[in-house]
Amino acid sequence: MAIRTPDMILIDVDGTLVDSVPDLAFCVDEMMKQLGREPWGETRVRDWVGNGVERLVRRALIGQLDGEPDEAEFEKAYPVFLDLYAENTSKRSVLYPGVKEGLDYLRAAGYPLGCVTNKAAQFTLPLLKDLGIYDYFGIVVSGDTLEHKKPHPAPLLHAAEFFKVSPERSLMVGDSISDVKAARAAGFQIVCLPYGYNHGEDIRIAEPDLVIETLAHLKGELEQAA
Ligand SMILES: O=C(O)COP(=O)(O)O
Ligand SMILES: [Mg+2]
Repeated sequence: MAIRTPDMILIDVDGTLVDSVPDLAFCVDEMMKQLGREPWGETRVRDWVGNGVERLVRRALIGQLDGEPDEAEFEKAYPVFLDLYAENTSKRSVLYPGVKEGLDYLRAAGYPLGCVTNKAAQFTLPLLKDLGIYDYFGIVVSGDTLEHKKPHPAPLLHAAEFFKVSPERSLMVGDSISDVKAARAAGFQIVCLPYGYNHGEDIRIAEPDLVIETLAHLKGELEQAA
C-alpha cells in the first residue's frame, strides 16, 4: 500500500529511532535488585516498554503488562528507577540502522520533523542530544508535555498545530499499537517499523498504512507517493 505525500512528519523515539531497551532493562533490573527482588532481563522488559516510565515500573513490579502493583511498593520503587535512568539514559542506547540516513534525507527533502514520545521530557531531551539527533526536530512532544500521551491523539494534534499543518497532511512514524491508535484518532497517516517494541506482537496486526524495514526506506516510499 502506498502513502500520500505529507507536509509534516512526526517520529516516535523508543523502538523507532532508538533501541533504548538495554538502558531501560538495566535500570529495571538494578531497581529490582535494590528492592531485594529478582531481575527480569532484557527480553521480558522489552515487552513492557511504550507507555512511559511510570507504567514500565508498575509492570516490572507485577511481572506483567496489565494490572497494578501495591501502591506502597510503587512509591518506593519509582524514585529508585528515576535516579537510575537519569544516570543511564543513553549509556547503552543506540540508533537503529537507517535512522541517521533517513533523518538526513527527510531534512534535505524539506519535511518539517517532530518527535512524539511517551518518554518523559527529562529523559527524552538528553537521549536525543546524546545520540546526536535532537537538532533534526522542530518540536519534541514528550510523555509529560501534555495532559495526555499516546494512544491519545493530543500529542500529534499539538505538533500539527505547531507546524500549522492539517492532520490529513501529516504522517506519524512509529513502532507500536499506541502510535497506530494515536495516528488514527488524530487523522494522520501511519507508517510503522517492525523491529521495535509492540508488547511482543507483530505491528502488522494493528494494520498501519505501511510497514517499512528501516527509516531509510521512507525515501523510496515518499518518492513514489502521490
Ligand atoms: O514508553 C516510553 O517510555 C516511550 O515510548 P515511545 O518513545 O515508544 O513512545
Ligand atoms: Mg515506540
